[in-house]
Amino acid sequence: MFLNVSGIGKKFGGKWVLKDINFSQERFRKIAIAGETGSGKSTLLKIIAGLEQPDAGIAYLEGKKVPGPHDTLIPGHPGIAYLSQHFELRNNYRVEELLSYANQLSEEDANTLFAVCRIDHLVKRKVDQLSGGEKQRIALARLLIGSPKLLLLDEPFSNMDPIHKNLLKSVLDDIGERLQITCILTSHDPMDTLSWADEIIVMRAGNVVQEGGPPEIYHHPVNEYVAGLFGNYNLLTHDVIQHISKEKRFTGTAKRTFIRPEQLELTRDATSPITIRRQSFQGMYTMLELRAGSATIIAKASGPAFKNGENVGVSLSAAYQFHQIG
Ligand SMILES: Nc1ncnc2c1ncn2[C@@H]1O[C@H](COP(=O)(O)OP(=O)(O)OP(=O)(O)O)[C@@H](O)[C@H]1O
Repeated sequence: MFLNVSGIGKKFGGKWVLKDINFSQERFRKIAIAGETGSGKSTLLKIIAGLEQPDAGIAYLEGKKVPGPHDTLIPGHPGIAYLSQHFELRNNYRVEELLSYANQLSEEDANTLFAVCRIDHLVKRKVDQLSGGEKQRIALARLLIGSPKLLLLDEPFSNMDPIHKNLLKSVLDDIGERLQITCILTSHDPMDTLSWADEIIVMRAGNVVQEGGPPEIYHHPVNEYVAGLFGNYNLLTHDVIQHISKEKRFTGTAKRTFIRPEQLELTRDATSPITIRRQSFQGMYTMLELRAGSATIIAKASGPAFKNGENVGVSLSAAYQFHQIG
């Protein structure tokens, strides 16, 4: 196994902020660690990088223990690069000075690295002439000069507009494909991770609450915390479900049925007791709030908008797979 995280625990001020974290990563498999602020993502990443001492457990890279800062003179691991969300670049330097170590690379490798990080056009600039996103790509390039095997990125998408997020996603894809570097990143906005990750680890209060591929996590969250991290959802009672499901595949249970808004299909139906209460235009689609007796249903419409107060028939899309949350 490329990376093996085994029983990692961490205490701050007598309180466990990470509790028995276990997971493994195959080479080139992209892992995202998602979770609300304070759930322990950064601390876990720093422990994997060998920059924070764990109070329990061990991380192994290619079968060898990653030493913590108490075990070595110079904290960190030569095969692991860690980009903090609070990285710093010295202001009065030119980019080419910051990247002077790149001279150790062949010209071809240095050019590939600069192209992958989309910084070819920036090398003559001074650091204070760069935007936040450009600085981040320089910081990334500086780390990658050392040819790490594993790259750890803490909140790389925070404070970024959608255009720069997409640019960074392409850079990360190229880092994996062209530079053959395995990557783990954290995000408190898990929507950023769905399109990038092969696997998502969801954390809450120092625990892993769910681990799986993006479709699994998105469509089959284990609880409301995971459901809510990844966008809007409905939790519908048995009565409402019986009404909107034409098939009788739902059995009576205290649990509620989990449905993402886009898994519901709407039709104009004057005989339906369900009405449109509110709607908000989101560009690619319109988000609708429906009234079904005392229940509220959230749905999406991409075609022509309905009118508020209009009666609509609601049914489950053909692809919907039954999922309940307690
Ligand atoms: N050096 C420290 N001393 C004391 N407590 C700390 C320290 N570092 C982190 N913590 C606490 O440990 C918990 C986990 O913090 P951590 O930064 O790992 O969470 P996070 O999920 O990365 O949050 P964010 O998304 O805000 O970065 C928090 O309660 C935090 O206050």
